[in-house]
Amino acid sequence: MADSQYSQELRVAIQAVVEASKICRHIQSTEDFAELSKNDRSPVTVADFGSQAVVCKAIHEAFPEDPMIAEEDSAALRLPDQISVLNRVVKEVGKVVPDATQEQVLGWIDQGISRDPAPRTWTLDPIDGTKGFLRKEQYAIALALLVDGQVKVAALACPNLGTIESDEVGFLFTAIRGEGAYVSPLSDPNDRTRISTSSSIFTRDARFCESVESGHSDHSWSSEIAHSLGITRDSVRLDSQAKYAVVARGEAEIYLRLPTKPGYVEKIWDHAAGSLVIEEAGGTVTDVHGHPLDFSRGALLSENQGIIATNGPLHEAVVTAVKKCNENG
Ligand SMILES: Nc1ncnc2c1ncn2[C@@H]1O[C@H](COP(=O)(O)OS(=O)(=O)O)[C@@H](OP(=O)(O)O)[C@H]1O
Ligand SMILES: [Mg+2]
Ligand SMILES: [Mg+2]
Ligand SMILES: [Mg+2]
Repeated sequence: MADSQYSQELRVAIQAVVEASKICRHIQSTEDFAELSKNDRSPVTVADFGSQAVVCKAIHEAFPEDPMIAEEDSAALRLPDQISVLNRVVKEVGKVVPDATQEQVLGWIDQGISRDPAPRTWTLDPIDGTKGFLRKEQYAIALALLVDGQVKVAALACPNLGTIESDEVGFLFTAIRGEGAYVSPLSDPNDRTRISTSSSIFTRDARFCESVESGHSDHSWSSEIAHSLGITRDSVRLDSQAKYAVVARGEAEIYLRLPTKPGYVEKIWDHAAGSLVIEEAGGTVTDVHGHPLDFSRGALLSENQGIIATNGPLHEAVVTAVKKCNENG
């Protein structure tokens, strides 16, 4: 890997998400997820906590001054009736950090509770697509570094993502702003291949992807948009930022995330890593109004609504179609 301003950050980030992937894969293989329900009724598992612990530990040790904005916190694990879940998290983390104690694991998880904007900050989704993880489908471990509100470094591990060409399963997508986007097998992160988005300029041939859960992205609105663009094929529904990855490596042209209810504000950890990977692969990412994503506001994309990510050449046409459908609907 050539040395650049952020090469040390990328090295640490890669090692951290690879270790987290090992924990997630092992827990998924046991089929015992110790699932809890959060206040918003979304699921969280022993793997989300374990992944957050190891990634926060690695980032904090390498860059002790940098805050971390991560999805989870340890509050539920500190409840006396959740002691068995906590013990399981400690056991799973212990497989990659031998002799980790309960207090250490809780402390590492809580290194991710920053929420305020800072000139330099990391953001982590320890498992993006927890519902996909529970279904044994797609999920991602998404880590990014923001500097002055811009995503500069991304490491996006997709442990269940395959390819058409080979039997390999599990890929790592990485990017440093201005230096391109790369994919490697999770089993060999140094074996990097540069990726680029599809060069297609015809909307009618576009392949588009969206969330599996209709609560996360409006499926009937997206099919209206697809229809107005002349797209005849069905959308590909997959969980997590794996959607950004498939657009980045040229297997789809469009990722639509259309608000399902007024008032939901997207979280930065759901988009930071994926959006840089697409941009560095030649694509474009905006919100549904065509505005750039504003990562400078802390944990929330409070200035944005929904997401439109494309290969690049199709972006304007897709934004226009979304606007038209919005006006007519
Ligand atoms: N209402 C609403 N609208 C939009 N987004 C929401 C909403 N509620 C939750 N979330 C976030 O969706 C994240 C998962 O998104 P996905 O695209 O992977 O969804 S899906 O699993 O494919 O259905 C999910 O991330 P994880 O919690 O990391 O899985 C949430 O942050
Ligand atoms: Mg969640
Ligand atoms: Mg998420
Ligand atoms: Mg998550």
